[in-house]
Amino acid sequence: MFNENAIELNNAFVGYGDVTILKNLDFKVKIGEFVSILGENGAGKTTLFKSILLILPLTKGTIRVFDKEVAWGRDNTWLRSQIGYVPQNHNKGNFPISVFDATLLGRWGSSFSYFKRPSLRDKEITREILRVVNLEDMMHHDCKALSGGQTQRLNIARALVRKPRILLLDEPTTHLDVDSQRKLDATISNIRNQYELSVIMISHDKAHAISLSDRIVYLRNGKIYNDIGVPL
Ligand SMILES: Nc1ncnc2c1ncn2[C@@H]1O[C@H](COP(=O)(O)OP(=O)(O)OP(=O)(O)O)[C@@H](O)[C@H]1O
Repeated sequence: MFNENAIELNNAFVGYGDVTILKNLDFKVKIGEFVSILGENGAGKTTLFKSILLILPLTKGTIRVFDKEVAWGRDNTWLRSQIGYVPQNHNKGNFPISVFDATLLGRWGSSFSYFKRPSLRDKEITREILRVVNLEDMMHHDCKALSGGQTQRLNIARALVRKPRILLLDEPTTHLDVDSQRKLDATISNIRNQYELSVIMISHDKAHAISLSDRIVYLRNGKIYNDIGVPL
């Protein structure tokens, strides 16, 4: 069903200072595939995301994104156009901003910046994404007025508004009630299909991960294992 790789890490080592967290890690996600990563607290799941996003440089090994080998410092801008990221516990901030503007700001640095105003196209895409995540009716509301589930849909909208081909979700449904979780799951499945995204989701809930993903893997001792405990 899936042929080429969206993301491929080979022999990756990553750490903080002298402490190595990911060791000789191999991990592949095919184009269009939805993979969930499970693992204990502190196993290094977020660290793996930071490596894929080139926030943290590998100390050894390679990362390929759509078959292009990417390097920290050289490919960060290109990578931001390819990968949308919804971090864990993303807060709403304390300053007043509308749902529309907060989403539009997700495109900052790609098609507009300090010296270039947002175009009609930027605004059209923002509206389209807010429709897809079911926040169109709330686009003029202040972000602080959103519920937890709506805030997560806003965070997904901000990640999607650059039209990435890959989406990284770090525990998107944690702290949501059952009804909000169900709505968010529907949004995630819908955007995955509509935008033909490759998705990697970090989760602590195996049943939830299985219900959304094509495949689940485990991160343990710095390496990725498949669902029957065989290192990949
Ligand atoms: N900025 C940092 N500096 C030093 N050590 C860090 C830093 N960020 C994370 N660590 C350490 O790296 C290890 C992996 O952390 P990481 O956040 O990747 O784990 P995780 O699997 O995402 O955990 P959780 O499930 O709790 O979110 C932990 O031991 C953590 O303390």
